[in-house]
Amino acid sequence: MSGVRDFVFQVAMPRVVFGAGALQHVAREVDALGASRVLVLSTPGQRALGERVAALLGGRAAGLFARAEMHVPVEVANAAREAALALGADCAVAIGGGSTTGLGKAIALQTALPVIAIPTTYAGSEMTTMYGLTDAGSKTTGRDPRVLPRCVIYDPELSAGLPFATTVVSAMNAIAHAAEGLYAPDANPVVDLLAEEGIRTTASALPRLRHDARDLDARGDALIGAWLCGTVMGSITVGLHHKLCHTLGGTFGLPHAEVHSVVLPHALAYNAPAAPQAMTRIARALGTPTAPGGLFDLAARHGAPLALKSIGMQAPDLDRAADLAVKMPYPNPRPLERDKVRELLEFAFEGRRPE
Ligand SMILES: NC(=O)C1=CN([C@@H]2O[C@H](COP(=O)(O)OP(=O)(O)OC[C@H]3O[C@@H](n4cnc5c(N)ncnc54)[C@H](OP(=O)(O)O)[C@@H]3O)[C@@H](O)[C@H]2O)C=CC1
Ligand SMILES: O=C(O)/C=C\C(=O)CC(=O)O
Repeated sequence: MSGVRDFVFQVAMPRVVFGAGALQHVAREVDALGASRVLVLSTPGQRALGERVAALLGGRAAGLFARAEMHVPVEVANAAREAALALGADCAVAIGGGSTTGLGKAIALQTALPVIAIPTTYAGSEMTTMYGLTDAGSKTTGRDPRVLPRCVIYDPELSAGLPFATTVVSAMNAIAHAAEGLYAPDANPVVDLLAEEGIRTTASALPRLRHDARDLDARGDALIGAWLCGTVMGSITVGLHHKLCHTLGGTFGLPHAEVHSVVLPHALAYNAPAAPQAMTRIARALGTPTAPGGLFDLAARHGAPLALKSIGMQAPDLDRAADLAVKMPYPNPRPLERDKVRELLEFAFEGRRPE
């Protein structure tokens, strides 16, 4: 356990409605917000889920905007905001993964429209005041209390059909939030507890979901893990790992959760000498000798991609990625050395197991 130390802890938490079948409460939650004209958001692929929400809302459903995309392109955010204004919406319900939650946040950022998030992956965005927007291939992120959803409905039944390959990388995305929370400059003993338990709960769901992707208890644990890990990220300052992933996703178009999954063991190997206590906690949560090796093995065991070259990264882009990762200063336990970050990226590119 941590010793006594001075710290500040601040976390804004949405109201949470949790349970198998909890989706049925969506109309009640809209009413609780005093709203009556809802814009439902989804990706094109999850349109059927959006339609299901609209049916549950009945006369409260003002429209469905099924054009959410990863990394929230500004054109899509603008179109969604215009749709909300044109329909006179007084609430948005975002059902789907982090891409859809992110679209709800982008609308809220400019209109303060209350958002109800119904997550179906483990990205954890529903628990943070962070938002991201991509304009002409450049991704900016920020924090604003207006984007935090007012209510989150966690319904394990909704992710029962999430493919196992997506489940694994999304779980690694969640674990990344907690891992960086453990060595953040604004970490504290409460964050440590949330983070360690978040990693343990998330990782422990994976073998059960590999055995049976429709195991609702395991789906529920994975959502609780995402909740804990997202809460950690919502209350701390992220470091090298998230900065690298934002560069690789935003500038080079690599898929978000897969990038997190590949880079995490290597980012932790980079930071390990400067953050031994964080590594001990991560390894303890995983039940493995080391944190970087344990995470690499977790991903490998469950069939996740292990190399940046296998998810679309091109070798000539490694130098630019290293330049971008060290361009702006940000807190990180180990000082950022361009050549060492380049080496980290090379290892991740090749998919080498970290020592
Ligand atoms: N601001 C924050 O705090 C955070 C933001 N993010 C952001 O979130 C985005 C990534 O989120 P992520 O969840 O990984 O990506 P997506 O929302 O794109 O979802 C990932 C994959 O899961 C599929 N999927 C989602 N729900 C279901 C379902 N019910 N059944 C079957 N398949 C499903 C999606 O399919 P389909 O394409 O059909 O929807 C997609 O293929 C990024 O833009 C990232 O920046 C991530 C973490 C935190
Ligand atoms: O793009 C955003 O919405 C901002 C943050 C994240 O994507 C967090 C992450 O890297 O998982």
